[in-house]
Amino acid sequence: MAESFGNQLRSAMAARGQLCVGIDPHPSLLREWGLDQDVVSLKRFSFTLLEAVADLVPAIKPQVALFERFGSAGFAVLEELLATAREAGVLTIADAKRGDIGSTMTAYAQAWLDEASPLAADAVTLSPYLGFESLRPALDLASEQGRGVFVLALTSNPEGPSVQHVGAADPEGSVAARIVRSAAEENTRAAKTGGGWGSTGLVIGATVGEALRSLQIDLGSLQGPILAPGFGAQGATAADLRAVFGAAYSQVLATSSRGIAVVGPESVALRAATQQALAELAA
Ligand SMILES: O=C(O)c1cc(=O)[nH]c(=O)n1[C@@H]1O[C@H](COP(=O)(O)O)[C@@H](O)[C@H]1O
Repeated sequence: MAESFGNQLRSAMAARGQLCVGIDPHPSLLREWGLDQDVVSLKRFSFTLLEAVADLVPAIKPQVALFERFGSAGFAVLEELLATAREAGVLTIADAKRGDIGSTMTAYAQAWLDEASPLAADAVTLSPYLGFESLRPALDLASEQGRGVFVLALTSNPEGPSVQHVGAADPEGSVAARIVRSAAEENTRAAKTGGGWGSTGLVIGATVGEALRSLQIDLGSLQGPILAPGFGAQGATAADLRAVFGAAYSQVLATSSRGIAVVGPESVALRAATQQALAELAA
C-alpha cells in the first residue's frame, strides 16, 4: 500500500524544511512580473515559480481561484501544473477550500483527490463549516488513495474569529477547538493502522496570536500536519510561528505566496527568497 500523505509530507519536511510555496497568480503579481492578464501569462507565472522552487521545498500550494478566474483554460493550466509538480517530486496542495453537503462533497473529493481526475492533487484544503462530518467523503477518499486534506480551523483573516471563536465558554469548547478535536480523532484512527502522521491536517494561521491559548486548544494529540498561512505578506514572521505553535512547531508547514513571488520573475531571486524563508523557519 502507498505511504500515507501524512507520512510522505513528514519525510519531505524532514528532508527539505517547513516551507510550502503558494502559487497565487494575482493580477498585481502578473503586472509586477511584466506579464499580461491572460492565460499564456498565467502559465508563464505558475511554471516559472514551480520550476524555481520544486527541488527546494516539500510542497507547493496553487490557489485554485486564481486559475478558475480564467475558466476552462485556467483549469487546463492548473492540471498541467499539478502533473508537472508530481513529476518533479514536490507534493501538491490544491487550495480549493471545498465544503458542501455529503452527496456534493463526494464529487468535490473525486475532483481533487481521485487518481483518475485530471485535477488530482496530493492534498486539498477543506472548509468544515457545514459540519466536520460533511467532509466524510473527502476524508475517506483521501485515506484510501494515500492523499490528504487540510481542514480550516483558525484562519488567518481578521473575520475568522467571528465564527471560529464562538463557544469559547462552552464545556465542549469553541468551534475551532471542536474542529481540532475531530481532526485529531481522524488521525488517531489512522495511526492504529499506519503509524506516524495521519493525513488529516489543519489550517491554522500564523497570524492568530494568542488564540490557541485563549481557546485552550491542545495540538498535542493531532498527530498530523498544520498548514500555517500568514507568513510573509500577511505580516507573520518565523518567530511569530514559534510563539503561536510552541511545542507543535515541528508539525507546522508555513505557507507563503506573495512573499516569495514578489521577488520574481528571475529564478535566481525566487530561489534566494525561498532559501532565506527556509533558513528563517529552521533557525
Ligand atoms: O487555506 C489557506 O491556504 C489559507 C487559509 C487562511 O486562513 N489564510 C490564507 O491566507 N490562506 C491562503 O494562503 C495564501 C496566503 O497567501 P500570501 O498571504 O500571499 O502568502 C492564500 O492563497 C490564501 O488563500
